[in-house]
Amino acid sequence: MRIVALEGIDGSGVSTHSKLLHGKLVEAGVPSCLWKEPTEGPVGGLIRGFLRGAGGAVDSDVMALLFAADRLWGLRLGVAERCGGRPEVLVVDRYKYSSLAYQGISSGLEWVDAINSKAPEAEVLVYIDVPPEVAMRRITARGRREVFETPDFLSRVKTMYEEVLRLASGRGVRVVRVEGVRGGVERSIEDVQSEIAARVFEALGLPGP
Ligand SMILES: Nc1ncnc2c1ncn2[C@@H]1O[C@H](COP(=O)(O)OP(=O)(O)O)[C@@H](O)[C@H]1O
Ligand SMILES: Cc1cn([C@H]2C[C@H](O)[C@@H](COP(=O)(O)OP(=O)(O)O)O2)c(=O)[nH]c1=O
Repeated sequence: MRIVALEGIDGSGVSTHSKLLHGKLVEAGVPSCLWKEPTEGPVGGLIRGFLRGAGGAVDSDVMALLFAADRLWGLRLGVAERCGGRPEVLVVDRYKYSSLAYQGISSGLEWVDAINSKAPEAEVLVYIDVPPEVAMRRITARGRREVFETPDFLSRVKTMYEEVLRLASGRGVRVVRVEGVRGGVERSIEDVQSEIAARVFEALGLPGP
């Protein structure tokens, strides 16, 4: 199973582009399955409660362990149920790199990496790079706000992602970095997606989308 992980700060377009990329792979006849973390499984439900601020203060170490457990539940049970076995390509709307970037800040990159060591590295990591102020504008327009969705925290996550991408690249992960904003101008969803699809197909050695 070839894992293609999409990553970025909240509001960068990770969910939007995960869905669109999966659609392009299916259109190209690739047995692809779309997955999302936190999952719809039992641990994912716990996490969503915390993210909505339902569980009181959010402890970074507890969240890191919950996300790691949710991840393994997905890889070992949830994906097989949802995808009817092991798909050739699994497009993941956030993966272990979100844990490193979001929980690594308070829990430490090394420990978060260690508790996720049983989750395989992605083959391709698509990072959608968007300035926090643009991301926040989209989040505000979208309505609901979750615990991590503040300008200051997203700026710290963005900085942490730089270290996470270096770590992933050092492990042989094909990092595909895509600008959500170019020359100070927000790129359209279509423009960003055509770049993502072209580069992911190339990275997977598939004929162009
Ligand atoms: N390139 C873009 N230009 C304008 N709006 C976008 C773009 N990409 C995503 N959006 C919008 O921004 C909001 C957040 O997108 P979403 O995919 O949910 O982000 P994330 O999953 O990274 O939090 C959505 O309303 C989406 O339609
Ligand atoms: C997968 C993952 C997500 N997150 C954060 C990123 C987002 O702020 C939040 C939820 O992810 P998100 O993609 O926004 O899910 P939803 O669209 O259902 O709200 O969880 C982590 O902090 N660690 C992780 O390991």
